[in-house]
Amino acid sequence: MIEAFEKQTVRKAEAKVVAEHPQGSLMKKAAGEVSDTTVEFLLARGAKVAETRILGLVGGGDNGGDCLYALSYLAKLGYPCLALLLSDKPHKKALAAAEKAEVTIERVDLASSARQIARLASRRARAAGVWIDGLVGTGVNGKLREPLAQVVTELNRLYESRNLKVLRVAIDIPSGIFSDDGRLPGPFLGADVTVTMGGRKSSSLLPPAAYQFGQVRLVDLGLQMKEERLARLQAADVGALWPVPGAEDHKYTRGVVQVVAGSAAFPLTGVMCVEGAGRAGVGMVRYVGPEDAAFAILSRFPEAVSGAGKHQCLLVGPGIDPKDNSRMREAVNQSVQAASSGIPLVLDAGAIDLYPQIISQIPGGTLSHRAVLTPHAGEAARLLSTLGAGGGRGGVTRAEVEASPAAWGQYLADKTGATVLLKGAVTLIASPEETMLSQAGAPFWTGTAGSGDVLAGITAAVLAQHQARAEQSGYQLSTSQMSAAVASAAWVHAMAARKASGLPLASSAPESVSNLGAPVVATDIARQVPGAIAYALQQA
Ligand SMILES: NC(=O)C1=CN([C@@H]2O[C@H](COP(=O)(O)OP(=O)(O)OC[C@H]3O[C@@H](n4cnc5c(N)ncnc54)[C@H](O)[C@@H]3O)[C@@H](O)[C@H]2O)[C@@H](O)CC1
Repeated sequence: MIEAFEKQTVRKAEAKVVAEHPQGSLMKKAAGEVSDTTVEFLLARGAKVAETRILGLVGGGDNGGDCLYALSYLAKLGYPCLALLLSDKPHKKALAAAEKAEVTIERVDLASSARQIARLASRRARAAGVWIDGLVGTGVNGKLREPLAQVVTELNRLYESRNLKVLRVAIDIPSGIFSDDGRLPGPFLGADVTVTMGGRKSSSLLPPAAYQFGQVRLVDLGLQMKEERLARLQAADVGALWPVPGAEDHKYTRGVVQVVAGSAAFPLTGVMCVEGAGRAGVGMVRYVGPEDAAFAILSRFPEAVSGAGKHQCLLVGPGIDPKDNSRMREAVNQSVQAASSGIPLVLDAGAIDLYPQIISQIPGGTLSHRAVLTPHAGEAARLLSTLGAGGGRGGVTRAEVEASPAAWGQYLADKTGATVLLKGAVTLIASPEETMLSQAGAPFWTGTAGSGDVLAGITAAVLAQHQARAEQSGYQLSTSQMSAAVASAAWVHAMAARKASGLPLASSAPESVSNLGAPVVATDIARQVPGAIAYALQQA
């Protein structure tokens, strides 16, 4: 499991360890890892040592010190290195080490305008094959001030307009990312790889900031940190969690999913829900819907059983025709029944809009953590607005959710009492009083019609299997069991999409996102679900 921490938590733990070590030794270790990572990435790109100019962007704190030491190591390896000092107080010892290693040092005239400084930085950056960002690390205090704000804006412009092949290495945290909740309110410098010190920073797991870190390399400084509030499951975690049938299990003891989804107008959604659930290890999938939809669905997935019956998880919502009043009533009634009886309930797509009707009929008027809401940003914005979030501004927009999904996801969980799976290239799982989980790794191709329905099916399937065990052993699924199970479904979905896209699986989840691989359709993803589960089980 990857754990992530707020900057202040890491700084506190770091200060303790720094005090116990010889002065400068941790900084040199950190810089060594920056240097090694840079070389590794350059070798992978086939870059030649003498021809690869390295530019270090050096700020006035220890982050800049890391950068100067890293440049000194790289210079000793033969790389032509330039340190651009963007502070009049660079780390003294690190600067001396860089000078000794014959790093070219350029002191920026800080009396000139931010624009001139940014232009100078841009000229130096254009001539370099690597940018090492040591402007600001965890000591950042609010939005980047000038001239750094204009420097990073200019470098981003250069990077985007020239489609440069430059390698961008960030030290600890990409400069300009200052909030812990994944928001990006000011200018920042994106990275291809971030070498992070002592502990993952929470913004590296939370979108949209997470997309700016590139790959993340963690330098172990032996820090002791307990209070993590954010984590990401990896293959071994999912494998350890995924329910596996025993010798005496049969289709009823393994868990049954009941699906209320799809319609004659949208048969694909029903098929994808049923197929996602059916391929994720559940004992049986029941389909409840109009005859023509049932016919379409069963002809694609004949293993499903038509008609309602006992089940351990109810999945409601995708592809229900909102004009079909009796079907909408059925969706509400079934949801109310499931929520009242305490079995897991997955409310997806159209069912999310039915939230007010559903809770108005539930004793206590609130969902429990055993109900799962699975909105994308647009659906989340609608539900948040219904719940009165956004105050007098007339609700919450999709763009606002996308700018701050962690905060809004948590708000939804706290307000509804449910476990919330907020979908995106990084999917967040929030629940009341639990560690937030952030799952990633699916290729960008994954956002395709029916893909979310497959995820809803997998989610319902894993919950039905856990619920079946809980019923047999006489316990109730806890908040943490629910959020871990939902996160494991998100992992399986992402990895099935990777397999469908022709991308390799890795025991440690690939960082955030990738736009490589081949296009996929939802059916391809559903077909790869068993392989993704098998992979997780092998890693456990
Ligand atoms: N102390 C140590 O031995 C270690 C420190 N480490 C490094 O030290 C970093 C933390 O160092 P510091 O505490 O010196 O802080 P930073 O180097 O992150 O930042 C401090 C500098 O940034 C400037 N600054 C802060 N907010 C700004 C803003 N909004 N706009 C523009 N400039 C701003 C400050 O004026 C100061 O010059 C970590 O991120 C990590 O890279 C690591 O090397 C691990 C070991």
